[in-house]
Amino acid sequence: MAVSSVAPIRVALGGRSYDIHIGDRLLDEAMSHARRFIAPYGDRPVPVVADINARHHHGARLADSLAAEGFSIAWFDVAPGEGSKSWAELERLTDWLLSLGVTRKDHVFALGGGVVGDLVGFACAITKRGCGFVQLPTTLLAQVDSSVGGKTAINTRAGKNLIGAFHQPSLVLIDTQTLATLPQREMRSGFAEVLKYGLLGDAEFFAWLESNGNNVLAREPAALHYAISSSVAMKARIVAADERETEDRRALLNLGHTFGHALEAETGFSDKLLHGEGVALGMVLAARYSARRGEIAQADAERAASAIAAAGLPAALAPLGMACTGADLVEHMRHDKKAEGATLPFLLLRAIGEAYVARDVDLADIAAFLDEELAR
Ligand SMILES: NC(=O)c1ccc[n+]([C@@H]2O[C@H](COP(=O)([O-])OP(=O)(O)OC[C@H]3O[C@@H](n4cnc5c(N)ncnc54)[C@H](O)[C@@H]3O)[C@@H](O)[C@H]2O)c1
Ligand SMILES: O=C(O)C(=O)C[C@@H](O)[C@H](O)[C@H](O)COP(=O)(O)O
Ligand SMILES: [Zn+2]
Repeated sequence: MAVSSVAPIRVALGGRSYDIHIGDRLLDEAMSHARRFIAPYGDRPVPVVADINARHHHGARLADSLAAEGFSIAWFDVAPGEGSKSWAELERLTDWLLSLGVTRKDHVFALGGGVVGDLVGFACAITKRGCGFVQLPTTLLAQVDSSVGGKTAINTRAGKNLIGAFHQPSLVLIDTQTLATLPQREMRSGFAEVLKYGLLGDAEFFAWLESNGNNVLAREPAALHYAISSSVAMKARIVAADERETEDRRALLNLGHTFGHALEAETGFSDKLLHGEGVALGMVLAARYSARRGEIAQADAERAASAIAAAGLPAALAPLGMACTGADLVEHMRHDKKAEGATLPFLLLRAIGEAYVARDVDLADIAAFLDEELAR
């Protein structure tokens, strides 16, 4: 069954507004949606920065769409994995963009998952003080989350996403057909961010995911389309309301991330724990910690953990086999960008579908809680 969005989802940000199109063959039709961003290239090749796996499986469809109207592509290959969100890769990419003579009116195309999207977005934020970019997300995680909202970043020795900028894309084209080649572990990792939307703000969507998650993970077209469009619509609303995370609105999208980023750091930003897996575990911890504070029923915390485990995502710390203490994990958290002086706001749950920002959390208590979870 072919499934396409009838109308695009708009991220309403005044002069920086943009559309998100969702459909099952959008790379084949890239030219029809992205024409105005490609036209300025004239006889110059269009710069496309691609994850090598995404290019291998889906690059030809994009190239054919452009070639049909006489445009060629200059490809920049990015190695898979979190390691590519680095100073070294940023330098290599910006040098390449400058060597192509990219101007501030040009748009760079990012084909791949969140790693490529975050890297390209940041490179475009700083190249000539800002050129445009178009997101062509090819992982579930990138389609439901990272391609939308303009958070761009690289990692540093001190931690995750610590060097970056807010820089919105000009267009997002979500081609669900690209997911046909995505490894199942990556599907699950993206599904964690889908569950996040239900947990943070939509109990009905969460219940739908409990019943239909298997169909999403099996890439059943209607279920997949509903999960992606619901997620993106919620993210678009939140970003439009609080683009730069200055109010407590956008911070809700960080549910599970303070714990998750600390776990990613502790496991060396490696394949041992993918971003979505860290977020999944982080959401379990946030739910259990909320129950420990008496803010959510223990049964609801375990309901969240069960949905996460049912999707084949990690829901307990012990199996990770980390040789660390709760205090070690809290040390990683001190770099969290939400920190305000000595306090670190935590995203906690009042109910399934209701996250909030808690500013009264004692980090020593978090360390003690994590020690219990590590021993569980
Ligand atoms: N900017 C944001 O708002 C935001 C939101 C969420 C996550 N992120 C970031 O996104 C990153 C994770 O993104 P991700 O999960 O997409 O990981 P990723 O970009 O590393 O891609 C995951 C894997 O899938 C492969 N791949 C990509 N598309 C494929 C396809 N269609 N077929 C086969 N293989 C394919 C890649 O080669 C890679 O091995 C993290 O760095 C995270 O911090 C950013
Ligand atoms: O878009 C947002 O806002 C998010 O927080 C989405 C997250 O899923 C994403 O992982 C984000 O990069 C984390 O943000 P950070 O500010 O903690 O780096
Ligand atoms: Zn995330």
